[in-house]
Amino acid sequence: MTFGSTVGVTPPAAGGWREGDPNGHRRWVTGELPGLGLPLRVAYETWGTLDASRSNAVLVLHALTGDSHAAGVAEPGHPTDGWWDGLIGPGRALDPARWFVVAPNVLGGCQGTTGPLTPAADGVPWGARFPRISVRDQVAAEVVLADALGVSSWAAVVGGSMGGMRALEWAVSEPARVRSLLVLAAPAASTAEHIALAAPQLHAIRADPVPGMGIARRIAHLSYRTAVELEDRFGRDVQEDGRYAVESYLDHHAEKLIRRFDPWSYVRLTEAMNGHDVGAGRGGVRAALGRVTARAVVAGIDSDRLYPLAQQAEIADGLGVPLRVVRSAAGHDGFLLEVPQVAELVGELLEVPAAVDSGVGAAER
Ligand SMILES: CC(=O)SCCNC(=O)CCNC(=O)[C@H](O)C(C)(C)COP(=O)(O)OP(=O)(O)OC[C@H]1O[C@@H](n2cnc3c(N)ncnc32)[C@H](O)[C@@H]1OP(=O)(O)O
Ligand SMILES: N[C@@H](CCO)C(=O)O
Repeated sequence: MTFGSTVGVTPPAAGGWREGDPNGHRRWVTGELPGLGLPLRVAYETWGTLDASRSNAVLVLHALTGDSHAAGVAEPGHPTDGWWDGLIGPGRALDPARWFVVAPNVLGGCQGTTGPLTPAADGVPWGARFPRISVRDQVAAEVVLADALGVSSWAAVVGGSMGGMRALEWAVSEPARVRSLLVLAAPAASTAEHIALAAPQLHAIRADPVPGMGIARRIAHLSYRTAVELEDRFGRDVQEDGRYAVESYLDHHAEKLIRRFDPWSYVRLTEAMNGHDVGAGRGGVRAALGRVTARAVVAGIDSDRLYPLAQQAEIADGLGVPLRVVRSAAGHDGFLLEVPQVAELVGELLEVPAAVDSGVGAAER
């Protein structure tokens, strides 16, 4: 296992590597993932310090197009440009003075972790040749990271959307390493509708990767918001250029994603989400949830049309905890937007003093 830092790391030739990480927090580890068939590198960022008992580590897992930059640094002169800035920082639910917060880029992603942008032996990025991966492989890659950091168990694993899938998979496949769990706006298994929604997105990218990813984003973004919100914000307004305002809004999100994301990464991550089923090979969802020993908070967003509340209710029920509801007009994206409510859930999750960890780290495992 080797540790690295951004120094000496060659950014991928194309795609969304965030150049010049302003906080200097980005690091990576390398290791082996049996079955992947290529070397593993996991890029991650951290906030805070691992304490002497190694008991204060919190794993934060991003969604489909997120990355390791969960937060900037809430100090004068530093940007707050992360996707969960309101959650991580001084005085926040995940205060670096107390918690060692770790946010990796997912396996198959395009922000520094092994994925389709990684050069293959011929020097050309793997692209469409990159192997298919599963949510379980992604968690296995994050286990490699945990081992390298010497974190034998997480005080909490938290994630929304695709990050919630991985958080749940962590708690099912590595119960002894997850002391508390927040699953937010995610299902126990992808449904026929999820797979159906993904199908035109995948077709669009395979037909013409870059514009196709723009089309995929437009389709997906609709599922991230709500009809009521779109009506309120855009109605039937037409812009000077003749486009409906709502069309222009989707165009904007498509263009932004094209600037920062890799199409084949989008494909492999979407396929991984399609394959997500914590119950597969484990006697079904209910039996799989029975393996979880973590204290759990399970929450959904009341207006989420992608992963409706009933899907989190199934998880909550299987874990024997009440379903928590985040109120939002924004739909699925509420897990990114309703930060005060999410912070409350995280605070609730961590209110119990963290148990002292055995301190068994990478060397002993
Ligand atoms: C876990 C992760 O996913 S991390 C990565 C963060 N996620 C993303 O970036 C995903 C893409 N974005 C989103 O999902 C959402 O925009 C969120 C959740 C990040 C933010 O949601 P909101 O604050 O409600 O932003 P909203 O969806 O309204 O988009 C605002 C943008 O649309 C633009 N916009 C609004 N109306 C229009 C219009 N009619 N025509 C063109 N552009 C428009 C705004 O100018 C703004 O642009 P900017 O983002 O470049 O500044
Ligand atoms: N806006 C989120 C939605 C998917 O959960 C993303 O882009 O990852």
